[in-house]
Amino acid sequence: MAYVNTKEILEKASQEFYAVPALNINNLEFLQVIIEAGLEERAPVIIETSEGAIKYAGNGNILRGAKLFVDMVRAYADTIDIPVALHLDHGKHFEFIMAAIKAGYSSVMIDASEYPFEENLKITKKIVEIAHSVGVSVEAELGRLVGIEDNVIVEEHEAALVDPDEAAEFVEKTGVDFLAPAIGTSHGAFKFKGAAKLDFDRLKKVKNLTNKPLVLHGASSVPQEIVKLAEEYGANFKGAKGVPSEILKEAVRYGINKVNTDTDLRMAFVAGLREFLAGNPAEFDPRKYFKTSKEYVKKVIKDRMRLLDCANKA
Ligand SMILES: O=C(CO)COP(=O)(O)O
Ligand SMILES: O=C[C@H](O)COP(=O)(O)O
Ligand SMILES: [Zn+2]
Ligand SMILES: [Zn+2]
Repeated sequence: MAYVNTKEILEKASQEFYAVPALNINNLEFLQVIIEAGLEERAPVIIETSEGAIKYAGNGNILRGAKLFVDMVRAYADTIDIPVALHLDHGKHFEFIMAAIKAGYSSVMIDASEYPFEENLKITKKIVEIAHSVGVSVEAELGRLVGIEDNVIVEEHEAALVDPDEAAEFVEKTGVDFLAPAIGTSHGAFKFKGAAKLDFDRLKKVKNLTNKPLVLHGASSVPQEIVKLAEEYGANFKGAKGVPSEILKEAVRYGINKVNTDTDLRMAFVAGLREFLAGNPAEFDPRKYFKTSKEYVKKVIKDRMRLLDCANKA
């Protein structure tokens, strides 16, 4: 009933100036809490899986993994009344992209950002043709994800960030539905060596020139209370640092509509797991020992939905 094309969710977000978190999953438990958070906040939901997640779910069989995710997500989406989309994150191999399309994903990302501009454009255009012919929307990436260090935009970093004029040409020639411009974030739990800083001038130009929904990768904020809690129970996350909430909010103001989030969910889950196991050494039922993990992940998601202003938009 409410399984939708990702484009639908993001075009509305772009027109109304809010963003939707795109949340990575590898298993059932994360899906359950994402759906609960979406329902409780009345927020549209974007679930995404990496190529690694598909391989993991299918135990090595790509099409089996992709189908499992579609079945699992649709089993929830089809019985609720908020929009839910399933997206392939960082599709780099034709095989994974085709498997996702064939299995019934709502959208795919073609990430050919490591290739020179013309090559990226050519590869992306091809995928857009295939995906659009069966009603699947497409995300692409321009520039490479690197952190901006110590408040200074060093030359080599600048070269890795998106070129706004290229972005306009790219969107026009490929027909891509949403674009991930590199503006200074990076993946994982260790994002900035100095102060967190994104290139908002670049972001504003990309939005003006493309007028498309835009995607921020590497957007986890790595909440320090979660880091602290996990470390209290034995984790070592020394130096973990994310994109502060205020900066995420500012990014939304300048045109970001999809906020890719994986690290924060993983961190919250493991903090809860460590805490629960430390306090319940005799427990061995996964439905019980995932309880605190699921609570913490859900809280992170609900907070993020409110921060990005997609709560009450479903
Ligand atoms: O960009 C991401 C998935 O595509 C996730 O980024 P984080 O590592 O910041 O969560
Ligand atoms: O962007 C990367 C996501 O965090 C997925 O990472 P993964 O390849 O470990 O599943
Ligand atoms: Zn990439
Ligand atoms: Zn990413």
